Amino acid sequence: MLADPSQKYRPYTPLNIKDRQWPSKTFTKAPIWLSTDLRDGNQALANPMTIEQKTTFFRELVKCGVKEIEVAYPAASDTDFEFVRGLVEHKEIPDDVWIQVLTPAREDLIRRTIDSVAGCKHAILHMYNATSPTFRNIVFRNSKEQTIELAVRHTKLVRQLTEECTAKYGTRFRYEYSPETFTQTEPDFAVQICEAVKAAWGKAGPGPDRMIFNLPSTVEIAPPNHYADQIEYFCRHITEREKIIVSLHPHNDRGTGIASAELGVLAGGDRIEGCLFGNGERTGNVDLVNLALNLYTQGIQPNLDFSDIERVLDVVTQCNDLPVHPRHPYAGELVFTAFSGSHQDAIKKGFEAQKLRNQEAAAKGEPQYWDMPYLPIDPKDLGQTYEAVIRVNSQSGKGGIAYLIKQHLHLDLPRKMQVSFYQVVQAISDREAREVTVDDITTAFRSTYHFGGTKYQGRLALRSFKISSEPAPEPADTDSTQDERRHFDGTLLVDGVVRVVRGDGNGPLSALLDALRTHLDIDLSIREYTEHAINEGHDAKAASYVEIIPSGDRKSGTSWWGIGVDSDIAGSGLRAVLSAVNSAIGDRTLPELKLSVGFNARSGQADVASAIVNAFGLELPRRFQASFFEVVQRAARDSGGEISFGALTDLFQTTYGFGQDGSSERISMKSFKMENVGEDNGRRQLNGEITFLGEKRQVQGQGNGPLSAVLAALHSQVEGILAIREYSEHSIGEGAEVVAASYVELTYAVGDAKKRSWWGVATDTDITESGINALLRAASRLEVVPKKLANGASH
Ligand SMILES: CC(=O)SCCNC(=O)CCNC(=O)[C@H](O)C(C)(C)COP(=O)(O)OP(=O)(O)OC[C@H]1O[C@@H](n2cnc3c(N)ncnc32)[C@H](O)[C@@H]1OP(=O)(O)O
Ligand SMILES: CC(C)C(=O)C(=O)O
Repeated sequence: MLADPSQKYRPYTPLNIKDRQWPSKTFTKAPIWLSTDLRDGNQALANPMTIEQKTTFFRELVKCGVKEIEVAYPAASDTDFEFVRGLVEHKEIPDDVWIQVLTPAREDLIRRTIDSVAGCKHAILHMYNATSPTFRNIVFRNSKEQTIELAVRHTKLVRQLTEECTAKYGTRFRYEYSPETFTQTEPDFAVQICEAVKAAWGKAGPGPDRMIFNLPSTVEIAPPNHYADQIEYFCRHITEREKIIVSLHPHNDRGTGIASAELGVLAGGDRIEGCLFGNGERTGNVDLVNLALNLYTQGIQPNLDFSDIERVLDVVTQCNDLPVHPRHPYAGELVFTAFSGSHQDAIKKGFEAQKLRNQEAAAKGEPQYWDMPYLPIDPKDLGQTYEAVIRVNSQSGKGGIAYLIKQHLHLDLPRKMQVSFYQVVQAISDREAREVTVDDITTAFRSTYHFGGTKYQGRLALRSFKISSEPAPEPADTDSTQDERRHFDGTLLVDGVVRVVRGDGNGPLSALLDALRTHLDIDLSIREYTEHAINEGHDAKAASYVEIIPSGDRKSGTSWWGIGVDSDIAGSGLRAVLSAVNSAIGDRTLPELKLSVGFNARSGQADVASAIVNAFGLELPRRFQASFFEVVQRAARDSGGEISFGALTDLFQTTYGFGQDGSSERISMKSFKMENVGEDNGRRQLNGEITFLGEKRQVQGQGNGPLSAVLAALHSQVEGILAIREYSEHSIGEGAEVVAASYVELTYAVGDAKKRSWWGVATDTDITESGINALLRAASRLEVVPKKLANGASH
């Protein structure tokens, strides 16, 4: 480059308009749009479009709502000529659309151009000749007068030929004249030649008869304010302004095509010629999408529809065989994307604030204005989704990551958890040295917090739980309130093994932490807890977040966050605690289930229950646990206070006959049939053969369900009253291997004897059979009294 460019390049000569008006004007409506994609755009392509591509493009322009379309330079090639003929002959042109065709001021080319549109409903005949000193002197070697004469002579020819065409084919014409290289033409000469052309056309009138003067910045040579001055000068000096549409045709050589067009409109321009996404000669024609959407974001209807900008992009890039830059205004792949932390944070806050603002505005019936940091337009209006808005790399911050988690997992992370998870994503981003995808982020979230199904399950997982409460002991200080104590009874999977755990606390979460302390030596406390709802109505769920710390160290620098989602608020909190605990324990070894049960420990009953789950898959109901625990305690007392795992499971089997052949029981079912009786009221009748104290008996009984039918059958054989106090069931295993486990607590009252009760348990592939067997096993062990026969003998 030169040290002194002034020795090579001359500055533009400013126009001295002292009272220029355009700087204080504002936009109030959209200009008339003309797309010249199929002419100026097409002529600038290394491979001009085929007829098929031009047709596709034309249809897309119509879809976008463009009403004036320059379709060709028909004299240039057979392809262009045939394309125009095809549009006319195949009736492709909607009635409200004007096609425009360009011709130089040459008789043969004007004739061919008019031939191309003959028969169409509306056409704008566009003729041009260059008017600037450079072109007059170098290209045409014409004086000013000769330049005017060329334009006038050919305008008259255009008038004559278009009138003939109208007479013959009914085609209605308008005339557009371009003093090509307008911006390099002396302003008064531009007015002078246009006045001469207007006179030669002789038909300019107001309204629909207005002729078009198109004032191109064929090559941008000055800043946009200069173009605006040139347009204002032209508009103020051309006579019969009301009979003229002033059209602007900016190119983009200085990169200010958009600004030129906008200032040109303020200066008086009525119409803009341009191309979608700025295709066109050299640096392109002004971008119509950009201009239209600039208006749209000012609240002005542009009369062009880019609601599906992706579709428009696809058509245009395929037809032009040119890419659109990823940073292209409104349409580029990256324009609704924020990578940097502070932008993401602002956008996230913007969306949150907007939600509230919109709710308030909707309640008041006011417009819901868009006011979003860094996003001048709502991507949704262009058919874009918000997903693309925030993308994550090493420049991103917590806000953006939290936004993505909210969008994809519907979780509104508390601020401190955002900071914590941000470190996780940063580590991935630094390690991988690439953009971190949404998938990377959600997967990292799931595995960090053991969230979202068995795939991400941690070492501890909640299987089932029950929270119960009882009033705390009366406080000594009578002014204090009396809180309720909570009990947590649950089953956890601990390293794949089911463990029954119990704990107490002021609330469900502290009761769970107490259970973990007691059974697994995990001593942690909660420092922060928050929750929110996800969805509403039937689909409503609770999301809970906890921060846990080592117990007794409230100021701990180390903490772990956890998340839980459940339809039940207590469940979501408990899951959140376990999620955090999983991070806290890492791969630390956890105490195994004790195989030798001591009876001074508070954990005894749960440990016994855990042993039964692990041995047989049986999740004993709580009262059954307590009942068996008494049995175990008695047995252990006899063996010096300790009982081994093997002895414990043997004791369970012998006590309840579980896993043993039922035929040795006092009462067992040999065969039965269970039938529905009555109409759809669930009433059942049992007909069966039982073995009762070694004898086979035919029995019959009716009840409201299978078990009450069995009870009725037993009552035909037994003195006194048998009744079911508790019944529960669950499945063991999965798929084809699944079996039902049933638990029945049966009470027996006979004569004056104290009412007794016993538990029965059985498993079977058939749930009715497992229930009946559990009941009969309980009855067998209750030592029922057979009914006296009429002769005084027992049955
Ligand atoms: C700024 C713009 O975008 S203007 C539009 C530009 N678009 C195109 O040129 C695409 C289509 N053009 C073509 O296919 C050809 O140029 C044609 C068919 C129009 C003419 O082709 P040719 O007759 O071979 O001429 P050529 O391409 O060399 O054009 C230069 C001639 O046209 C003349 N000319 C250029 N512009 C104009 C005009 N607006 N009015 C009259 N004559 C003109 C030149 O003075 C030159 O004449 P000369 O040969 O007597 O010196
Ligand atoms: C024909 C004219 C309008 C043109 O395309 C230009 O000057 O860029």
